Amino acid sequence: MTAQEVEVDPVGAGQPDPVISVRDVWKVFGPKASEVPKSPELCALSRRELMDRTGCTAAVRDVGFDVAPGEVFVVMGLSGSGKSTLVRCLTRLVEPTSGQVLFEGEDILAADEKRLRDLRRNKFSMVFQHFGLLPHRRVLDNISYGLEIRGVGKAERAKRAMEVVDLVGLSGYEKSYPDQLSGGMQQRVGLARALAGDPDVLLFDEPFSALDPLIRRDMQNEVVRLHREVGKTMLFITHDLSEALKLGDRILIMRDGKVVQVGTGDELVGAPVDDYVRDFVRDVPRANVLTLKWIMRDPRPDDVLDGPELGPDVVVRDATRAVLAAAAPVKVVRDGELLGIVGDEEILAVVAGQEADA
Ligand SMILES: Nc1ncnc2c1ncn2[C@@H]1O[C@H](COP(=O)(O)OP(=O)(O)OP(=O)(O)O)[C@@H](O)[C@H]1O
Repeated sequence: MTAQEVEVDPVGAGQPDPVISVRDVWKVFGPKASEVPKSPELCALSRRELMDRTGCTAAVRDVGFDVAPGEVFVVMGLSGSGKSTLVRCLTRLVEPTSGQVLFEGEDILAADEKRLRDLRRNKFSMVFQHFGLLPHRRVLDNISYGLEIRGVGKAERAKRAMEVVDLVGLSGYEKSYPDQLSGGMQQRVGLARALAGDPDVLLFDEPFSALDPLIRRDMQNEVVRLHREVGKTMLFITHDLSEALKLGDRILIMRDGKVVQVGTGDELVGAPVDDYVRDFVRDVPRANVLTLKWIMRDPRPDDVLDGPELGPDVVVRDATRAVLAAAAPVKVVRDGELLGIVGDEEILAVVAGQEADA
């Protein structure tokens, strides 16, 4: 393998057992919806053609992915690509037409009503764009509402609610009513409410889309911080690439109900599978996303190999100073093995945004 042929791990390889495992999931709305996934002929049609032929909308088409424990997995796509329907299929708020959804190995589609209720209450929590707060309840009571439904005692509820109030930066607002809070603060209440039940998985459906850009950035930072502190598995839906890149360990790009590509941010930017993804990532500041493994090259006979060493996963932006300051190219090394080298030329090409077209 040359330095330029970057090895991309297959999805989930070398990972612990997934928390969520989705296979061949379809959601078709319309008459005789269940016939569509069974028919290779209908499956081959575009969404539009399927609609014209059968009157059905294939919101989610043959989608599969795994989410690892503690991972932030982002589903990204434009409006109508099927993100919301997909995430709702995971907890059967929308009933999938066909396929398999496993949660910690358990077949969700086989769960009865009681088990499903139990899973929704105890294992998953959802944060929506519209906060869905109860207007006549104070912040603390909104946060503990889910625990109340579960039958948790008053003292225990209050204690848990206070813990998450601190966690999401709402201290001092415990007694406020939702309409006394800004949008960002209301979404913090939504976050706290989701965290209060100590779920295994947090599902976010475009939670920050309605917030203005500065508040939105604050809330994204909040999610990054929370994830660092509580380490929950998170599945996050967004139509915003920069949000996806900021939050996601891996990102699934959806288009017309289908998966286009799943990968880490640097894989999407470094090796887009098609023009659609390439267009999507075109304006991403590459130096902030690409890592050294994407820009290193094989040493040439005349290269001096006594430069400093850096790992292949160091982000270009973070390596820039070290590379430019070094007299010899930086050696990209993993476990003592020289993978390639990076010199001023490679760094400057990315920083200047030229290397993609070179
Ligand atoms: N209940 C329904 N009945 C019929 N069609 C539906 C239904 N729900 C969703 N759809 C269709 O399925 C497709 C995917 O919708 P979905 O809301 O999942 O997309 P999305 O990516 O979440 O978009 P947005 O960000 O605008 O919500 C759309 O064409 C939508 O019109």
